[in-house]
Amino acid sequence: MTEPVLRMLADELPKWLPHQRWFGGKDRPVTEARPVRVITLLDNDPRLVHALVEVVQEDRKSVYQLLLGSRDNPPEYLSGVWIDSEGRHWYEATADAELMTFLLDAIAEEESAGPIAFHRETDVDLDEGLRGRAVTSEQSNTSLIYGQQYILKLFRKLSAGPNPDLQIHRALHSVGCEHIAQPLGWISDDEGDRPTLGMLQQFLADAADGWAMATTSVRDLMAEADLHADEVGGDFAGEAHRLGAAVAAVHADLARALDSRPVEPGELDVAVDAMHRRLDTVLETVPALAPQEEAIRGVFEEARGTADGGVPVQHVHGDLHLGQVLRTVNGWALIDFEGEPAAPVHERSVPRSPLRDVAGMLRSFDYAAHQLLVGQPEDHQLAVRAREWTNRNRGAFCDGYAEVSPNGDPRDHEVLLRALELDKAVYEVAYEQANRPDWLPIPLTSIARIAS
Ligand SMILES: Nc1ncnc2c1ncn2[C@@H]1O[C@H](COP(=O)(O)OP(=O)(O)O)[C@@H](O)[C@H]1O
Ligand SMILES: O=P(O)(O)O[C@H]1O[C@H](CO)[C@@H](O[C@H]2O[C@H](CO)[C@@H](O)[C@H](O)[C@H]2O)[C@H](O)[C@H]1O
Repeated sequence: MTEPVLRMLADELPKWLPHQRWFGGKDRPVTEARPVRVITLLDNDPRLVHALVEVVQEDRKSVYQLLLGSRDNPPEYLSGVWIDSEGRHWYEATADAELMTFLLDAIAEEESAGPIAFHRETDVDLDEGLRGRAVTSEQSNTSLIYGQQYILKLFRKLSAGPNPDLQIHRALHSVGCEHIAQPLGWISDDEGDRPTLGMLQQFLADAADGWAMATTSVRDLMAEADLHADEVGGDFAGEAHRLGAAVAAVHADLARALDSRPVEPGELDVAVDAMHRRLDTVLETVPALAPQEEAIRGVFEEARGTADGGVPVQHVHGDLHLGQVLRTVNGWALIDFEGEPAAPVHERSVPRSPLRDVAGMLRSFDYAAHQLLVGQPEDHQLAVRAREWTNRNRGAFCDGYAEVSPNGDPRDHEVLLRALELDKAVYEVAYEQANRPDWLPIPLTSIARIAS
């Protein structure tokens, strides 16, 4: 079965990949998709195939993971997206909830298929035979939910070595961190770059994500034109305060579990140089950022001068925003420790300032407040409300953080924090341009405000 599948993938993927939400290379065309390895996981009816595909985009090459399914009599909703040279219909297997049972059961039984190895954490028992439904929210990867118990994330763009999301979850669990979902197992590839293919975790059922909660609060405020943020029913400041405390607790656990050391001489210079380089790259693809270039570089340079050694560097979350935090009945949990999907993995795991995560979350409050205004005619009153909501919740978050963090109040490092926020906003400009061009005005407007 391998040959026809290989040919089909090479033909079909260059057209199909750019339309997938999880495809991380939307900034340039796909010149070629080379299937580099195909392994049959189930060889009857249904069939399940694991494929690694090298995607070539001008001078960039990345490897993506795909799962393909095929059935003799597929239900209508699974009708083939591709047909191989033998006339067999194949589809994106993560849409087939029944077929995805295979992955959970393979982890439970610690099976292997050639170089693909399925692992279960020690002392964990797993229920088998559950169907795996794909999460429908926007994702950089693909996650499957099994009953109300487990969630399996299949990494799409693979990076060499253990995935930071898995490593960090395991490290945090080992020190008893209360603000993460329990790691339950993983899928590894023991060939080539030895990437992590998937990660199984406890599913936090009934949790609400921070983005949904925050944007509901903003909507409540916008609907009550004559009330202030602290007067409307959906005020978020209490939650923002608890969230700040939870992020500080996770930072303390990360420092304990992995590393923490003072900033070395010249280290801040390296960080500032990286900010400039990122700006260079983003300016090439988003000319609308050019009018802000000088002001942005000025803020970066100010941070260089602070020689801010007050906050030790350590492992951090790396891409913290309101969509990465879940409110459970027991408090806030942080998810997705993979870092920024677009950054090279070796950059993501070097020790960095925890203020980066604080800056990420502060940016997110800004996003939540302003996304309702995108594409709307300018309304002074709503703009004032949005600013009021942002300031109230950013302040509450920092208060909560300061109460728990051994590093004190993030606002004491105002200059560095401002540069980190701007750097994040520059990243967001590239992210929005590639994924949601309608939302580009959100980071662009913020940049104008922060840099002025
Ligand atoms: N442990 C969990 N319990 C419940 N829902 C989760 C859990 N982990 C992730 N999710 C949900 O799955 C979505 C995608 O997860 P995430 O780790 O952010 O994936 P990605 O790396 O693809 O962005 C999240 O937005 C969240 O709604
Ligand atoms: O897919 P990930 O969750 O790993 O992160 C990427 O996608 C995020 C959007 O889903 C993006 O976050 C940006 O938009 C959020 C609102 O949707 C906002 O809360 C964040 O502050 C903003 O950065 C994230 O940057 C990107 O890496």
